[in-house]
Amino acid sequence: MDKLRRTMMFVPGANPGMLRDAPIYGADAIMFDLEDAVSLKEKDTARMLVYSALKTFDYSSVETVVRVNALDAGGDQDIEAMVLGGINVVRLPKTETAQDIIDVDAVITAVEEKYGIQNGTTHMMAAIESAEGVLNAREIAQASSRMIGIALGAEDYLTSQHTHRSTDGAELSFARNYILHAAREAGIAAIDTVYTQVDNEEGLRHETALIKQLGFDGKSVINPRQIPVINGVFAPALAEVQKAREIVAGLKEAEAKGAGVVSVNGQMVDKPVVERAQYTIALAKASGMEVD
Ligand SMILES: CC(C)(COP(=O)(O)OP(=O)(O)OC[C@H]1O[C@@H](n2cnc3c(N)ncnc32)[C@H](O)[C@@H]1OP(=O)(O)O)[C@@H](O)C(=O)NCCC(=O)NCCSC(=O)C[C@@](O)(CC(=O)O)C(=O)O
Ligand SMILES: [Mg+2]
Repeated sequence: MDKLRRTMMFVPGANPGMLRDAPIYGADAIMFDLEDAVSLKEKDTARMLVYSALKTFDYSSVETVVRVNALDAGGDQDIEAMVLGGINVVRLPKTETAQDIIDVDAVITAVEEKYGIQNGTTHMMAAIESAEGVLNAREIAQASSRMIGIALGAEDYLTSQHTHRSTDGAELSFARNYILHAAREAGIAAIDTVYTQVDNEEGLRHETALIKQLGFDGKSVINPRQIPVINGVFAPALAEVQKAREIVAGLKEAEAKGAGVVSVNGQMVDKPVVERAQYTIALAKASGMEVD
């Protein structure tokens, strides 16, 4: 895990106040939206506003992501402005095939070259929002070395599946598990979909616990009130942190003695156990818990 991505907050690109305040709410990433949260007549304005925001405001405390439009709907102009503005990650919505990613990668490469930006500086992620996208998730996840994650976009996906969200999320089970496997196979992050009922804190907590247990790294977010709820679910319990610290300390001790296998409190500790312990400690630190 190179970075925590528990919360990735959509910020409508045409809203200057939201663009200014977005980094103060504690999201791990903010995701400027130039696509569906922007009306057709505001597309150019939104692109200019987000470019100016990137050049003006201090976003150094968050990862910056932009959801661009499709290449045949102004996406190439979005990419040029955002790469020039110094965006960290370009998110392609409604990704259907690996070729979609290869095409966007080529545009980013051309823009980086044009402005003398080091090749590969700009990362990419894909949102998967259709049956075709889900079934191609493995190829999509591996289509470019710029890829840092794949995300589920459940609103569009379920519309294309002729259904809608239920409380237990059974209708998302296949897509979530397949996307998660594709992300893990590619070694990149898996980001769950938005929870649209902004006033239903309990529902959000329940859904976040479910996707955390599946193995997702985080969720897309639409409102600042959702951030502490999701970060709270991802925060490990004190006992988990204590156990993780013992494992890491045990490993260090064994390494100092030149031992290959470690036993902590009667449990054999191997590489995956240590990796999980390190992830728990990273989550604890990000959650504001004191871990030395
Ligand atoms: C939902 C609501 C209208 C609620 O309004 P409310 O008025 O009740 O909000 P309040 O809580 O009262 O706001 C308190 C304070 O926070 C500020 N504030 C609110 N939201 C903020 C924010 N996002 N960023 C920065 N600031 C924010 C606000 O300005 C105020 O600031 P202040 O006045 O200073 O106190 C509002 O949040 C909002 O517009 N959200 C963004 C919606 C959006 O982006 N949709 C597109 C992405 S999904 C999609 O496309 C589906 C998808 O594609 C997904 C996929 O692919 O993953 C798929 O297919 O599934
Ligand atoms: Mg969508």
